[in-house]
Amino acid sequence: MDTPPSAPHRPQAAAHAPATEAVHAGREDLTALGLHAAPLDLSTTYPSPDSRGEAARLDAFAATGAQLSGPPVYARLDNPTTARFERALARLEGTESAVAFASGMAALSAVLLARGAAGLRHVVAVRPLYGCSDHLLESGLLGTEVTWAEPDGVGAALRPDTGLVLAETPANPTLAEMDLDALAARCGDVPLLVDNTFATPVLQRPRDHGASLVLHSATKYLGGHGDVLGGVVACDEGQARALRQIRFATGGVLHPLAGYLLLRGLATLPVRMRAQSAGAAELARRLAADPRVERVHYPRLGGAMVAFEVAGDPHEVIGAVRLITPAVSLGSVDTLIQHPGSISHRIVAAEDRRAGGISDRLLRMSVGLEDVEDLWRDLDAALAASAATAVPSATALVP
Ligand code: MET
Repeated sequence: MDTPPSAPHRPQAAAHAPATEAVHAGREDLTALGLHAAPLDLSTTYPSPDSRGEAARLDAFAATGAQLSGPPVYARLDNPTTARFERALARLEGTESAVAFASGMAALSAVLLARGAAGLRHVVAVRPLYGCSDHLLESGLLGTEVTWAEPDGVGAALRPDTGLVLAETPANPTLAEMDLDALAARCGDVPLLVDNTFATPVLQRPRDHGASLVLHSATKYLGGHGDVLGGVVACDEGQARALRQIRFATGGVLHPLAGYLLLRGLATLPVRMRAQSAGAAELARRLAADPRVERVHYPRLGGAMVAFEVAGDPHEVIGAVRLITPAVSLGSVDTLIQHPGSISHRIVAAEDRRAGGISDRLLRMSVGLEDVEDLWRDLDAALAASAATAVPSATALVP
């Protein structure tokens, strides 16, 4: 992270269209290996018969953070299955490298630690962000100091010790969008990290718009099936080296089985995103026309997330769905709904939630692959249950 951000608008050339990359990236050597599916290597350690050689390789890793050449040494340095996922995600995001972590929060923590270690502990961030990202910055738990800014105020908020600008678009949970080109221009030489979890590289590649680092909670659309926890940062190799050093020192590694599942998930990411987005766009249209709904948030960019504010009690909608799962998280093949004020953004102080445009009446829905008529029937019944309850005062909504 000591290296200055490389020239923006210089993404890695993709040899094939994104749908083809999604299926083949990270698997380039399989035919030569005589394999079809990617191998899953669960080893925690590896034979090191040449200790002198290993000492030299470890010295090189400690000094540079460059991936080891030759066989792995220990699973906290790297893992060949996870490395396949990293290569594939970098291809899809158009970056030189990617570094995977145990969760999205471990990935964000590594970026903050790397910037802090370079003496740049001030962060400028735009609200809203995912609730735990907001909390990590607001609490200063990692020794960072945050200045919250509107997108057009980011330039004025920069200081000599600013190490990072952080933004999320479409944002969790309001789906607010921002102009990434304009934002990147305001960051000057300070690296811009964009959380691309909601859009995925299928809908938006922040690197093409001047971002230096692209963050994902891989738990969501990249995995796509609600059965794997992970995080990843796509970035230039210089930044990746600093992140590998942090990952080695702090241990927030992705489990190789998670790396395997994430690589498998990437293969269907484009087709899942297109199908789920079509369902979400249709539900957003129906919700917008429904008198029981006061406001619908759906990104111009599209995507499979819909947020809406109900006229009645949002908690009643959560309690009344039968097909849709009332659960936090997103990006799975099944539809989930949750109340951000109670779960995903509960850890953000109420006044900060409101400052970020997160109403107590807001519900956030992650639309899956079910038939849209079945989903609408479920939502329609849940909205009826909500509308039948007395409209609570705003203060009574969140316990
Ligand atoms: C623990 S709460 C949130 C999980 C996830 N990042 C979400 O926004 O749903």
